[in-house]
Amino acid sequence: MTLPNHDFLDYTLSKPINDAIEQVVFATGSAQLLGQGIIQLEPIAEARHSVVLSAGIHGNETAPIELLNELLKQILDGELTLSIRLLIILGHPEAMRTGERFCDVNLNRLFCGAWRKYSGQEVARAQQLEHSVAQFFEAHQTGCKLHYDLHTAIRGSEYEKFAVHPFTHGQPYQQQQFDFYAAIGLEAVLLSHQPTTTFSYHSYINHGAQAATIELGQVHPFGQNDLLSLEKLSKALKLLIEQGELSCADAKTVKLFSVVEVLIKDADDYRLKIADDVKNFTAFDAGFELATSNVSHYHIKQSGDAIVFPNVNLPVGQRAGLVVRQDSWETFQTV
Ligand SMILES: O=C(O)CCC(=O)N[C@@H](CCC(=O)O)C(=O)O
Ligand SMILES: [Zn+2]
Repeated sequence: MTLPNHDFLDYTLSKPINDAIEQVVFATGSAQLLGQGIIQLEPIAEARHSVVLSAGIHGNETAPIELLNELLKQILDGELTLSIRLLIILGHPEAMRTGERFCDVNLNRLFCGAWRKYSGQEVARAQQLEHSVAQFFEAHQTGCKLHYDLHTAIRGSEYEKFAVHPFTHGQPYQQQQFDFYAAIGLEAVLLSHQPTTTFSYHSYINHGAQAATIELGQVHPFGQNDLLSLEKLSKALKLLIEQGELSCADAKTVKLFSVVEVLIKDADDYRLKIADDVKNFTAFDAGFELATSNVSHYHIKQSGDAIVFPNVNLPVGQRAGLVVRQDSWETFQTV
């Protein structure tokens, strides 16, 4: 594979058909193109962990795409030593080209086999990503399986950087993961309260990976991101790539929230009674009617409950937002 300037993003965007399986050898390992925007790196040294880093599952969420492209370039240039197995995924090249969140259907609702219930160009992509992740984790031998799916949000946010932690079905939370959230500069973490069909939950439930969706600020077009604001994440990923170490800081500096309600758009006239510029984590008083349609009304149950990811510009049946409630670290148990 020739990868001019080791610029995988440019290669992916400029070559719509680039599914040939070819190999690139670099100082500390080799890289194999598995499909458009999907590249697997194997170190020469014994691998410390198997790590999936994905971005651009929504095509317009460009900051983490640029970050992963830069890290990959540094590995291929020999500036970073590879000590882990690494699968880098630029999730939705076609939507990245058009600068859209998605083309036909939201790719991040199609995992865990949910693509079977949909049609559109994302269906094949979800299958391909599931297949790539499966073959990657099935060959895992030592250390941890990790998957960080990197996003940026449509709206501004009271807490700009935050994680959505997958529902664990009662399995213990790993302290290491929450310490990592603090180290990469996250200000909040949301604990999901039920299964979803997102990419990170897919890796958690089907491959036993420690996984999370990581939100890294607001969406901007390519070239307009302030990558300096991702410095802590960049540093932590370099440490993971080079030493196989998960950075840690005091998890208690991160605000802890639980999801108390998933708002579903249940009719065409479903609306949220908030302004378009209301930020993620805006809190409401008990009794406030947050959502209404001809078939339902949702009132805030407890003062302080807040909205995250409000969005009604989607088909009936899909998630129109999360209602979250702040939790205390005192009662939170990890191993
Ligand atoms: O800003 C928004 O409304 C959406 C940002 C985004 O794409 N978030 C992810 C979160 C996935 C998860 O819940 O783990 C999504 O909606 O797919
Ligand atoms: Zn996203």
